[in-house]
Amino acid sequence: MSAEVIYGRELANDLRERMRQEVSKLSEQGVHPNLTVIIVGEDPASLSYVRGKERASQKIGMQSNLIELPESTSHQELLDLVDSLNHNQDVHGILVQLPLPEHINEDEVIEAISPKKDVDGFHPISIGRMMAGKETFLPCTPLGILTMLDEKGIEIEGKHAVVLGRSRIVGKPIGQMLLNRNATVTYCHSKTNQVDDILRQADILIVAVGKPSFIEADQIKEGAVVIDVGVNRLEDGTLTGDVDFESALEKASYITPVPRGVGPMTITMLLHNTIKAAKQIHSVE
Ligand SMILES: Nc1nc(=O)c2c([nH]1)NC[C@@H]1CN(c3ccc(C(=O)N[C@@H](CCC(=O)O)C(=O)O)cc3)C=[N+]21
Repeated sequence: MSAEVIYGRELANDLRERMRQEVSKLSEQGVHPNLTVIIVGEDPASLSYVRGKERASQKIGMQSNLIELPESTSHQELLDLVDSLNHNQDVHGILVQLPLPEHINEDEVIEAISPKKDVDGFHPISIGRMMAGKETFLPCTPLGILTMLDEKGIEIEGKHAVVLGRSRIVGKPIGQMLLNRNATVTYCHSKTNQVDDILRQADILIVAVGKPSFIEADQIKEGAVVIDVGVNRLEDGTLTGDVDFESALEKASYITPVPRGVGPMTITMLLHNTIKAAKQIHSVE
């Protein structure tokens, strides 16, 4: 079998075109969706991601502020900034780029963001609402993955979904969201025994470990749907996923590439969540 490649990049372009129209319609009603991104320090990878977010917002006519703070910013200064953005009527989405420097308590910063503006979906209130199956801001990478599966008409209900990785921003929430869609979900991680036996049972395999070529064809069940969430920058500057794409292509029924797969969908869902926040804050449709 040769898998169908799911290009998130192309789907993202279609969705963003629709969002551009929506932003322009909102603007006519006096609502100007605004995403404010805070970055602390000068990690080149983080800077490149946030610039990507800024570019994407501007392309659909959305206002975006990038606040670049020095590495030396104190925990309290960051909390004060988040608090002022919470109260700023012109700001609808607040994203604090992770990871933060060691001296800043990440959890406290995330909890300081108003759940009404939590477009990342990382606030414990958003997570709790997701766990309860209630309407909320869903984290962008998992939401992007579900959108890709739905777009391809891939059935989720009753399928065995195996999630490799248990991070707070990808692994844990994607498992929960697949469970909410009636998949049977197994989480695997670095301490899992006989992990290959479990991987080979996966109808849907979500790989989010951050290790180049961690998954190869012999770990994949024939006909599985393989979603590669890895974002690994190699020494030569190229970006690669967690799955050995060439070999997996022969085994899977669908597979996402890196780049041009999940990444562009993540940013698209961030734009989606920001539009949703703006509508909710201003009570418009
Ligand atoms: N608070 C917070 N929210 C995040 O959503 C968040 C974060 N922190 N920290 C870092 C990760 C990483 N992340 C990516 C998003 C898009 C691409 C993306 O669009 N990648 C392109 C390629 C970009 C390139 O070539 O550099 C692609 O896969 O085609 C990658 C990585 C969001 N993150």
